Order: sequence, then C-alpha cells, then structure tokens
Amino acid sequence: MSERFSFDLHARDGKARTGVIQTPRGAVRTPAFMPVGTAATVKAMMPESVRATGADILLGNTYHLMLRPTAERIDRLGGLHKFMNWERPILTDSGGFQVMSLAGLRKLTEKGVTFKSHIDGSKHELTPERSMEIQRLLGSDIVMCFDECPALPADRDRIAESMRLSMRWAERSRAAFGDRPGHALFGIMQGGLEQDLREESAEALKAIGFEGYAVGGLAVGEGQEAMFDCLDYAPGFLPEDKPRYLMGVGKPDDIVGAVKRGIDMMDCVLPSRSGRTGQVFTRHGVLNIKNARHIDDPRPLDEACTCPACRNFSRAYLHHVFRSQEIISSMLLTWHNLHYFQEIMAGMREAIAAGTFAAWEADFHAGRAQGDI
Ligand SMILES: CNc1nc2c(CC[C@H]3O[C@@H](OC)[C@@H]4OC(C)(C)O[C@@H]43)c3nc(N)[nH]c(=O)c3cc2[nH]1
Repeated sequence: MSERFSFDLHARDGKARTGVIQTPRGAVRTPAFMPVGTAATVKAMMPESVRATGADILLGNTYHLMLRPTAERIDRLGGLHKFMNWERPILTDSGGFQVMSLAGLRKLTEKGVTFKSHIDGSKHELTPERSMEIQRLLGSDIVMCFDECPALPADRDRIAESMRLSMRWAERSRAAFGDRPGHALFGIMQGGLEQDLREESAEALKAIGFEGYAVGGLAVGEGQEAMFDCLDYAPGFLPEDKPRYLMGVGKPDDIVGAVKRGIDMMDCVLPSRSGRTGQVFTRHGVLNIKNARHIDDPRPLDEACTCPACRNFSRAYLHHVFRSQEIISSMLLTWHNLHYFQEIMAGMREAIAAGTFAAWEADFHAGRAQGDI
C-alpha cells in the first residue's frame, strides 16, 4: 500500500496502455472497469463477490448518497468504505450528471445547481464547493470535479458555453479540494463532439493541474461511431502520464474500442443493470435468459466461463429463476456479467503488455455472433 496516489505506465501497444494506479487503499490495474455502486451497493452483489469478479475499484455517487442517507451520516458512521464494507479504492462522481438526468425542478446558475430530490421532493443545492465537501465526507479516494454534462444533440454555442462553465467549476473544485495526500481529484473534459472545444477544455484542465483526467460528455446518445470519432483525438489532448477515465462506457465493444484509443478507466451500469433484466454478455455475444428457447437447455451460459453461474447452473435453471423473479436470478446474472467484463479487461492488460493487442482484438470480435446465441 502506498501513502500516495500515483500512476505507473508499464507498457503501450499502439495507443493502448497498461499500468497501475497506486492508492493508500490498494492498487488499480489499468485498463480498469469500475462497477457502479450508486447507492453504496453494487446491486445484488456482496462486496466480496464484487472483488471476486476481479474489480480493484468501484464507483459511488454524490447525488444519490447526499439525498439518502446523506454524506454527513456516512461520515459519522466512519465513511463510505466502512459503511459499505469495501476497503479498496472508491471513485465518486460529482453529482452534476445525475442532477441533470434524475432530479426534478432544476435551476442552473454560475454558482451551481438547485434541484428537488427525485426521492422526496426536498430542495437541495450542488456547487463545486459542496460537491467537494460531500466527496470528502464520503472519504472517496478519487474525487470528480463538479461539472455540467450537456445532453446531446446540442448546438455548438450551447456546448461551448457549457464547457466553459465546467472549466470555471473545475477551477473552483480544485481550490475547494484542498491538500489531501493519497487522494486524487480528476478534471473532466467537456466540449461535445467539437474537436476545437475538446482541445480548449483539455488545455484549461492542464493549466489547473489534476491527478487524472476524465473524458466526459460522451455516452449520452451520440452513438458508437461518433464516440469513437471523438476518442480518435480527445485522449491525445490529455497528459500522457496521468490516468484517462471515460465516463459511463459501455458495452464490451465500446470498452475495447476505447482502450484501443488510449483510455485507462471506464464505468458503466450495463453489466449490473442488464443482469437484472436477464441480458447476459458472453464471449460469443449477448443472450436474454428469459427467451423460451432456454427452458430445457442443460448447458451453462458460457462453457469457458469460470463464474459461479456458469460453473454450477444450467441455462434452464437460470431461465426458471428469472421467470419466477427469484432474487438469485439477479445475483447470478450480475455476477456473471461483471466477471465477464473483468475478463475482457484482464485479457486486454495481458495483450497490451505482450504487444499482441491487435491479435487479441481480432479474436475478441471474431468470437461474437450477431444476435442471440
Ligand atoms: C452513461 N453515460 C454517461 N454517464 C456519464 C456520467 C456519469 C457516470 C455514471 O457513473 C456513475 O457515477 C458514479 C453514475 O451512475 C449513473 C447514475 C448511471 O451515472 C453515473 C458523467 N458524469 C460526469 N460527472 N460528467 C460527465 O460528463 C458524464 C458523462 C456520462 N455519460
């Protein structure tokens, strides 16, 4: 365990990189996939099960936790790590994105955002300063700047105005974060799909200086092609020696394409959320266990998978417990999906270190049938 926060790059293969983020609470192998634990739990998973899937770090959420049970209560109870029994690194999002996507009656000003809770309608305010205070109270190891993520499509002027507001908020976030050894503050690049605005945002963030940099404002409905077009240049505007975090991504092929373009960290609710709806990701493609064709199928989801669902249960059983809305269905499918996402990350880390990323990527795409399997 190091007392500091640091990022060591071990190898590159093209634009893809592999390395380790050292934190006082443990190491994060990159490229890393971060399961989302929005309300202090990765839904349907025990913390030790999340670790067993291969996760080194998970995500918490300022917006959800400030509303319930409140950051002050979690602080009084010893912080988020103790509260949710996860002693490894936690990254928390700053709340801006969730306010815009979840809260009601929002008012956005230079100061910040006031809004009504989607839970009980109570009034709240988030500013860069308040977001930093909440994330400090939670005790998260990697703190995100308070930003505004505009919904796409949006016209260029709106994107530019929003990005420049986020850069002023990044300055205020840095000032409010203070001096916290062993903890990191990440800036968030905005600028939509405009290359010059993305570059302006990166320059603004580098002038302030952060321990890591996120590419924000993507995975908001622009589609994979537009996202990859942006990722063909945006990571390159960021410092080579700091972690690059692509927020909210994504499906397995999104993740592979992002790592190929120089991204080191990603988070997405997809593997956990889709596990609860019966959607299963495997090396051969996607299937939905609720489909009647699985009712008598004795085979595992994926013959080559070593997760508890694939080692101990048939598709027929998983179909049955999904149809019967049994709790074990969410547990097993979430575990499988998270395990598979971590397998992809481990495979990429190994391939980049060996200089065989192109071959690994070709094999990854070759194995995936189109449609249900
Ligand atoms: C899905 N696509 C997507 N997510 C994005 C996010 C939120 C990242 C998600 O990870 C979790 O944070 C802990 C949360 O779980 C929900 C609530 C699902 O969303 C949060 C973003 N966050 C910030 N601060 N700025 C961004 O520009 C941004 C862009 C995104 N695009």
